[in-house]
Amino acid sequence: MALLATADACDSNAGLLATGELRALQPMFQAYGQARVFSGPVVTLKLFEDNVLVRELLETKGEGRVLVIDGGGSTRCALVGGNLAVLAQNNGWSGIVVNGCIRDVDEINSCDIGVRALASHPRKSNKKGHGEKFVPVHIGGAMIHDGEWLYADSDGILVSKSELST
Ligand SMILES: O=C([O-])CC(=O)C(=O)O
Repeated sequence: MALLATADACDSNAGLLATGELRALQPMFQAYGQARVFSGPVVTLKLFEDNVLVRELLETKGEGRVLVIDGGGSTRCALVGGNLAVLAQNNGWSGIVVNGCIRDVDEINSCDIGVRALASHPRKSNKKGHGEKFVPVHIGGAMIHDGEWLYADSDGILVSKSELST
């Protein structure tokens, strides 16, 4: 897949930015993982301090998609750790964006995926299985729908209603 620069995409798609078909997330994420540039169709999850559904989805074939987890911005536990990052890598996910925390930072940084999260936290999450799959989420000042496209690089994160051409 050709890599798309988010700054160039903003410059050449001003019309889409104006209509909201293209959105830039607020710059609140830390970057982890080997892939500092990643993109793909979005799969959404909405949950709170419970990562059972995260594992359930990462156990399926990623096929280059990006898992977007709205964890309600909690900074009280981690929703993704080293095991889940390895699972994501091995199942072909291109990245994970977490409105929440991750842990096992050194392990995640050695994985060949891109991960964005608010911060790291050493505690694990609950394991009750609460949450919703494939629902619209609101992260970083932007609505994100399942099936939209996400583009991340060193400058930030864009979400687009449809695939952007490079
Ligand atoms: O299982 C968890 O809660 C997250 C974790 O630590 C891992 O993925 O290694």
